[in-house]
Amino acid sequence: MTDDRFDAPSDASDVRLAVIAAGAALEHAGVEHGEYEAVLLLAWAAGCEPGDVRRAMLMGETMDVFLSHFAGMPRSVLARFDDALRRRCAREPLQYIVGTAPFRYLSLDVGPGVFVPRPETEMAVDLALDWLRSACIPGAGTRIVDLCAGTGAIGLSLVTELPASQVWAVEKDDDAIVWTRRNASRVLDGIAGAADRYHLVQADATDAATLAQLDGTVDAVVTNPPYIPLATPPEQPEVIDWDPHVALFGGSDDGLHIPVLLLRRIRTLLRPGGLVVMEHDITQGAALREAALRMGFVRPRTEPDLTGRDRFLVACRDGE
Ligand SMILES: C[S@@+](CC[C@H](N)C(=O)[O-])C[C@H]1O[C@@H](n2cnc3c(N)ncnc32)[C@H](O)[C@@H]1O
Repeated sequence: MTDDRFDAPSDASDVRLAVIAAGAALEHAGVEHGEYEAVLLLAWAAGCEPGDVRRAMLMGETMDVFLSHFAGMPRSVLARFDDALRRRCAREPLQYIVGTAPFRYLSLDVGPGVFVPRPETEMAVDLALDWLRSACIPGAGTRIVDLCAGTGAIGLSLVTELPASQVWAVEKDDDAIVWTRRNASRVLDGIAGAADRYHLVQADATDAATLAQLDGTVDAVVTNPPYIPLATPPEQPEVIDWDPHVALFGGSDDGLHIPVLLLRRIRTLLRPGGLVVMEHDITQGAALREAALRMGFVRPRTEPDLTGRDRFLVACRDGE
């Protein structure tokens, strides 16, 4: 760690003081909730729950007493904790360091090369599930497409939460699809028949040839595409320095180039009356509703995220 205010904890040091020192070093590096993350990283290094670290802090335990409760060798746990702190102080995403990110009921593997799934994207899945449960016949082999799959967060959630659904996922990037495959086998292997209901394709999702065999038959397309306007790149180091740029930028100053190409492709994939849910930037609600109307979607609306900001286009294909 470059910060000279932080000394790696020794096994004789007090857990509480070690966490406070680590939290201060993280905040000095610009991490917002330093102590909270220090607890998570120590728990990860020790292979225990964050609550175990908090309990040790309250009890005034030394590191060697705390670590004696768990399997790891104290020295290797402390080395792991110190290495994790160095990486986090360099603003590497917490999820890359611990190797997983939570998404709905899943814990997904993540690391350099794949976009870390965000909590707000869970709402895109909710919007689709609410509609699918009311508009489709249960067990009838509902057809769903997840364009721009990344870790597989959206498609893997849908295929595990909606019994008998068939899900196709499309990812074009060589590095990202390694993670999609890895998550698909980890999530689906334990669920009878699920692997046969999830179909992963490496392709450009804007290309008319991609999933052309499904044209006009898909019940719902859910997508979190690259949409960040080139004119306003994100400043957070965790995003701009670590998330793959192919996952971030929408290909034009307003970020709408790729989302609009996808919307056109989605219009062709959907059956009459089928649903699209597309996550987007807070500036893009009106433009996407207008683009959807121009392409022949009906009743386009914009749904907010939990902070009340415009984040999701929801529309149905015309012709039902
Ligand atoms: C914002 S990330 C979303 C990942 C995941 N769906 C999620 O919500 O966490 C966008 C993903 O789209 C992929 N991507 C970008 N352009 C694409 C294209 N034309 N066709 C297919 N995938 C694309 C990127 O590699 C990245 O994995």
